Amino acid sequence: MRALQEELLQGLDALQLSLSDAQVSQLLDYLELLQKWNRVYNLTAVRDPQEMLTHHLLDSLAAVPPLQRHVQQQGSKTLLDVGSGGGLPGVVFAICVPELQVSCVDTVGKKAAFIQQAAAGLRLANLRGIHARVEQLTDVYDVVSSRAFATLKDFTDWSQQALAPEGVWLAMKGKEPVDEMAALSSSVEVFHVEQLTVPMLDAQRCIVWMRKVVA
Ligand SMILES: C[S@@+](CC[C@H](N)C(=O)[O-])C[C@H]1O[C@@H](n2cnc3c(N)ncnc32)[C@H](O)[C@@H]1O
Repeated sequence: MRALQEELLQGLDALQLSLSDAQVSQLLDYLELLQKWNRVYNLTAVRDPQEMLTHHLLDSLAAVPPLQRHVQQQGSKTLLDVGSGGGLPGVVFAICVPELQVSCVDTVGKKAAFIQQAAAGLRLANLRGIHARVEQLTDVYDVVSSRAFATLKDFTDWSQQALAPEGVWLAMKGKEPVDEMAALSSSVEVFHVEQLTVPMLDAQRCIVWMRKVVA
């Protein structure tokens, strides 16, 4: 665990992400919970703790500075993470951006139950798990995020009723998904593609920021 902590701190440094000791502890405790419950809940195919740190934790943390900037500029208060699985990036966002109320929705009951368990175990009053299909949700959110979920078209089509009129979609993607962007419905526009650098991971990553087109 000590080695993981060192690497996490190095990663946060590289991202210029300043977190409190309590937040760093919550991130490490979350990693431990993921490892512990992965066998039971089948939360992720990644089993190796080292790989979980780079491929899941640091990968999700790379999106935190852009999210913080957005929240500060727009005063966003709520975020929905769609197809959150074991809580990526939703749990990481809840830890690092405590002013946001984060809801993680997943169709698989045991994954939503894990999020509830993580919220209690990590004492995150701003996190909840919802067991549902995103298409069924009736509340609206300021930010709707996803990672490794679906094409941009399916993501935005299925979650459009859950996005507040002035809200934004934050889709975490690998290489800039040019074909997926071209296939979006005409009611959705991409307003920014933001390149990300993930520490200790040699891979292309970006955020596709989208919003509803005002008719
Ligand atoms: C490949 S996993 C990605 C998990 C996580 N976001 C990550 O990056 O590791 C996709 C998740 O989406 C969930 N899912 C699929 N269709 C969904 C829907 N319509 N509404 C909510 N969740 C859905 C699946 O159960 C699965 O947990």
